[in-house]
Amino acid sequence: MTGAGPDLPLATEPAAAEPLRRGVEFRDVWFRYSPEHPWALRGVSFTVPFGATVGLVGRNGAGKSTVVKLLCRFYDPTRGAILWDGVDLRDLDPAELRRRIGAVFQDYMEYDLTAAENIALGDVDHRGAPTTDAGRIEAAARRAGAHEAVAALPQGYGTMLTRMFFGPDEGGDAEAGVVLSGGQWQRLALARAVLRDGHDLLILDEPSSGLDAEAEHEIHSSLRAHRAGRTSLLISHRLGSIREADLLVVLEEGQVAERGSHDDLLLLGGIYQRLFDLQAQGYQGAEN
Ligand SMILES: Nc1ncnc2c1ncn2[C@@H]1O[C@H](COP(=O)(O)OP(=O)(O)OP(=O)(O)O)[C@@H](O)[C@H]1O
Repeated sequence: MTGAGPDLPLATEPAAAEPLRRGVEFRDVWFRYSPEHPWALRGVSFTVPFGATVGLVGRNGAGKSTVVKLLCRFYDPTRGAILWDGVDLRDLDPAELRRRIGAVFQDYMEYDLTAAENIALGDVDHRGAPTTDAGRIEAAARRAGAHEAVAALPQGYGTMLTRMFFGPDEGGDAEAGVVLSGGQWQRLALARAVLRDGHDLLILDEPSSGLDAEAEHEIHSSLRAHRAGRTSLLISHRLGSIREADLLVVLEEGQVAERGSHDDLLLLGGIYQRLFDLQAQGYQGAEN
């Protein structure tokens, strides 16, 4: 992951971020973006055990992305602590912590770089220089299900990507850059996370739109293969795609409202069950 967070107080003698062995724990975490803002997280506690996949679920604004931002240490908890194998994240070097994390963020892309460079950002050396190993970049793209989308661009992996939108008469000019669809961006972002092979924790914060059902299915299948045996935290608005997580944590207004497996939560008959039923009806409606 690139992109430093806001200035955070650094430990005077930060501990080394060791490879994850036991898990990451949120312990009674309270957080607000500033003293003027309401609490975005209110006493959140849960653990992502080593080797397990945890899915975060909840309505818009429930606090899911905030959990991810704190985990990557873009912010520190206002109260409570986040522990990496028992060590407070505040005692670790943030750059080292982030090297242990492979994250795919909502709308997180670098523009005005080529497709290959965008993927290469997943693997930067200690000076921050991205890898130039084309073979590894392509292998990561294949594993993320992104290779075909990239190969189909006007100049393949060398295609410049831009956020500019062209008017209907101007067309897309391959020299000036190509605008990708939401689904294509997401495949690239996933390839970037896959490239960081040594990461200890995979975080996927999925946008609520941009993927059609087929693309979503493909991405989740490649991801499932990739994350086998890895520790993962997944956020998806489509409950069907994260139902197989070992543990689902349901956030509601900044608090953990429910937790358990998909089957447990359906039996519980609470928020998760209502959200799941609503989405199931939506899909049926779309098919009819
Ligand atoms: N940078 C910010 N500054 C101030 N408030 C913020 C900021 N980012 C999020 N919030 C607020 O924090 C709360 C939690 O937002 P968050 O983005 O974590 O929810 P979410 O569950 O990820 O939502 P969504 O499903 O819409 O992505 C919301 O009330 C939101 O308005």
